[in-house]
Amino acid sequence: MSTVLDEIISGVREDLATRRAAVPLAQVEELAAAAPAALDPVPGFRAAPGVAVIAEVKRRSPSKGALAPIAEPGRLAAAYAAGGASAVSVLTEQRRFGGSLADLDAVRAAVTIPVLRKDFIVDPYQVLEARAHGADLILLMASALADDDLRELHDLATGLGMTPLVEVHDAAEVERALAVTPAVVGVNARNLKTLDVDRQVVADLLPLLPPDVVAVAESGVTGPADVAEYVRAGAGAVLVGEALVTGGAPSDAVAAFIAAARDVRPHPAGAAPGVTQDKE
Ligand SMILES: O=P(O)(O)OC[C@@H](O)[C@@H](O)c1c[nH]c2ccccc12
Repeated sequence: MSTVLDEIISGVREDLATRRAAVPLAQVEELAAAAPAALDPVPGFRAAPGVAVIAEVKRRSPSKGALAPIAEPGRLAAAYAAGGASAVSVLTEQRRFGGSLADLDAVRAAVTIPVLRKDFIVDPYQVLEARAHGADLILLMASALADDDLRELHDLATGLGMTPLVEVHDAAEVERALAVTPAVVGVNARNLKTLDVDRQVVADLLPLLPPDVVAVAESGVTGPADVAEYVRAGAGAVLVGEALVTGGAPSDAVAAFIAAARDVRPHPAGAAPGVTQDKE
């Protein structure tokens, strides 16, 4: 049975073929080599008070459709940075998320904090493209990649000075992700095969990550209480999209997330209590 994820990836591959025909690989390699050096996001993630917020520029989602018009992605990103975000995530997938490399360019030009290219990255071309457009981090999803591809793309990105955020959604993916010794691992509360959000997945999987890995809780944050819950479960960073683009005051919202995390004591690994669950 083909899943939402399979359908998204087949669209991504078609769009990739179009871009590759317009800009050959050798040219993207040159642009990547000429781009200003990538920033290392890890020190900033570790130094963040309470929690590092990775704030996302997200126009649409497959589950909800249009979220927000976002006329100026650069302005939104600057607001995130002003609120204390540690990085900005930019969805560049076009068909389901309404993003583009132009959004990445606009954000890159607007902020000095690290920028994540969030896309369904399945080909080395996309990694080079991310660097050519100034990305410091790229998303690599364990659910979308075979072991060899995950390693190849991870090593290509780190060789270019970028930091992969390796995304997982179950214990088997955690094991596969850790095999490439990533610096940053994200547990996605959303199952991309069904689009269901289950924050308990984050609480269950975070204790499986070694302490030297930056642990990111992704998806399902509706407000400060959810951020506190993720931090209590052991998250060092949270990745938030929808709540920030639909809330109206992005700078204040980021600041409120950070404030909510400040006084939370993470539970010792394995002792995290149950967290709430909902369906999108
Ligand atoms: O809008 P939310 O629920 O705050 O989620 C943000 C982010 O985690 C989500 O956009 C995401 C996480 N992993 C992904 C992979 C592909 C596309 C999107 C995503």
